Amino acid sequence: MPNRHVVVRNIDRPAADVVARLAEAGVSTVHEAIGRRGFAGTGLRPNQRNVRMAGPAVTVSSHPGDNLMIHAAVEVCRPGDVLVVTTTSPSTDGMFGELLATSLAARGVIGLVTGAGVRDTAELRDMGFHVWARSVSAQGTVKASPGSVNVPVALGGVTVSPGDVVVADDDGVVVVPLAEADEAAELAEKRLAKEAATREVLRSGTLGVDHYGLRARLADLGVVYQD
Ligand SMILES: O=C([O-])CC(=O)C(=O)O
Ligand SMILES: [Mg+2]
Repeated sequence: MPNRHVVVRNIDRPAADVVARLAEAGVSTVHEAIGRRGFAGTGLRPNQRNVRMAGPAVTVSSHPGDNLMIHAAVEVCRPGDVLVVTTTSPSTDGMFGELLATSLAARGVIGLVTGAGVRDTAELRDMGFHVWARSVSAQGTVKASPGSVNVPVALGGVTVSPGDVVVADDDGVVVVPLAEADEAAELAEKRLAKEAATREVLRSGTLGVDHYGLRARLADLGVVYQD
């Protein structure tokens, strides 16, 4: 029988400056810049406010209710990585908490994104370990079933491959394929510059309907003004 479970030790990662530029841009800007793709849905909520992080994904595919493979993943993480944990079927169990975060932080991992649940949320906040999770649950889990580390996984309808750039902030989580990271950073910066110019126009009192040329569209759509 073929071995269906694997821990891949070495993965390609994006350049640090590209990651920093994507972090600077933030989730919504990056999502727009790559053609409104990569957003992992409204279900992934941050455990803290006003935090923005970006880093290469180390991916985990776990059996639901089982954190064995998270422990196995710690060893292959490098400083600056983001751990992405998924389960092979839906689970809200608290498979990650402050002990695992302590272990990851010792290796320089900057945060966790999980399609399952976390616990010890106050301690995670206190220690400054950044978490985006589908649920918060005290429900404990076991360390019993095999899974994989650094294989492509599905997170909120988005495929995350090892080394893809995960950007996360108050708006949620967006995933940029590794091969697109450089271009995405460039496009995101262009978008930031464009938005800065638009902000000045709007601040001066010019209306969006004029700035974006929307009066003709409103008329085309049959929208009439009345007093
Ligand atoms: O130990 C566990 O199963 C999860 C947890 O609470 C921790 O990592 O602190
Ligand atoms: Mg705990």
